Amino acid sequence: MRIIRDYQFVDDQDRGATVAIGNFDGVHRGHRSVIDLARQAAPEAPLGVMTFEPHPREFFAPNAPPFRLMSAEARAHRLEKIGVEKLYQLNFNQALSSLTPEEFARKVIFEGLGLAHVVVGADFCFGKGRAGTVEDLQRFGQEMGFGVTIAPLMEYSKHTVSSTAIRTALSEGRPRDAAAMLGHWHRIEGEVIGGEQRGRELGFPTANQSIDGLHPPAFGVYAVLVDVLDGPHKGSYHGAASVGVRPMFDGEQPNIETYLFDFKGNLYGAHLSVGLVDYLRPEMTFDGLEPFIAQMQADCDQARAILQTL
Ligand SMILES: Cc1cc2nc3c(=O)[nH]c(=O)nc-3n(C[C@H](O)[C@H](O)[C@H](O)COP(=O)(O)O)c2cc1C
Ligand SMILES: Nc1ncnc2c1ncn2[C@@H]1O[C@H](COP(=O)(O)OP(=O)(O)O)[C@@H](O)[C@H]1O
Repeated sequence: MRIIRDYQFVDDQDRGATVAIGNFDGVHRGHRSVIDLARQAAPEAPLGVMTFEPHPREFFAPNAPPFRLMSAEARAHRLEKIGVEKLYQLNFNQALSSLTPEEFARKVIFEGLGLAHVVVGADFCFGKGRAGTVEDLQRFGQEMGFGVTIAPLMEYSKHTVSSTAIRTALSEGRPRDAAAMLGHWHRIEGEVIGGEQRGRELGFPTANQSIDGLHPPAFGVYAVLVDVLDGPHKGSYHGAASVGVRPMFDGEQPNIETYLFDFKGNLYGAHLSVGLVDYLRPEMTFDGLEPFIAQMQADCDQARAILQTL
């Protein structure tokens, strides 16, 4: 998959694609139906996705709490997996955000990227002040000469599948509902970083990952599916993970700490993808290490039993 970050001075080989446009945070089932329509609209053209980085909401409100379901890298990784050949990951900056709907259609879609066809969800808005509607896009397509397909919004238990609904499910400790809307387990991807080196003493060494910049799932303990993406231990494992601030030890910075079952080895620096399957319980404090360790053992037994049924 090629990643193109600028809509100007684009190579000829990267023009003429059929492109699904959106933020695609989570790459959920609704997003994938939009991308599938792009695939069907012109099966012979390269399949592309146009997205924006930073997320426009991050650009306009940089100090708002983190809300993203995935990093740009994780999104690119998943888009590649579903067959996207060109990722137009445009820098969302003052200049891009100031384009009127007509300028966006002309300068970005038509002249800059020379797109053959674009596909957007029915609630798509674009251009300065989100003033452009899907009808405007269709009109510009007719005037300028690119195809436009509007994808219907997908429903899940009578609600539209949306990144917002997925965030709510995760905040409320309902990872299976999130997964039903995503079409895959909600995964937290990132590098394994060092911690307090306490886990090994407790008998539960944990591979720690930052969740900075990401929407935090409900703090607590989860049954998880772990993929080690690189290095000598590359492979799939079952595990139990704790998301939160470790009140037992007065932690502050929220993170995710994962204990891999039936595993020994060094994971520092490896990239992990941790899929949240079930929420087991909230984070707690205990009266000493003994009951804490007993509870972690019980969590692991419960997680093992759940994961065996998948
Ligand atoms: C299954 C499991 C359950 C956990 N439950 C809690 C908890 O209830 N409260 C808490 O403060 N920390 C909890 N933790 C996090 C541990 O405190 C943390 O992993 C341990 O202190 C090791 O930290 P370190 O990786 O920085 O060495 C849990 C960890 C695991 C693996
Ligand atoms: N079963 C396991 N699950 C997770 N990490 C393990 C496991 N066995 C060994 N490790 C290694 O131990 C490290 C975690 O040990 P820990 O004492 O919790 O240190 P830290 O505080 O740096 O996370 C992991 O990053 C990994 O390299």
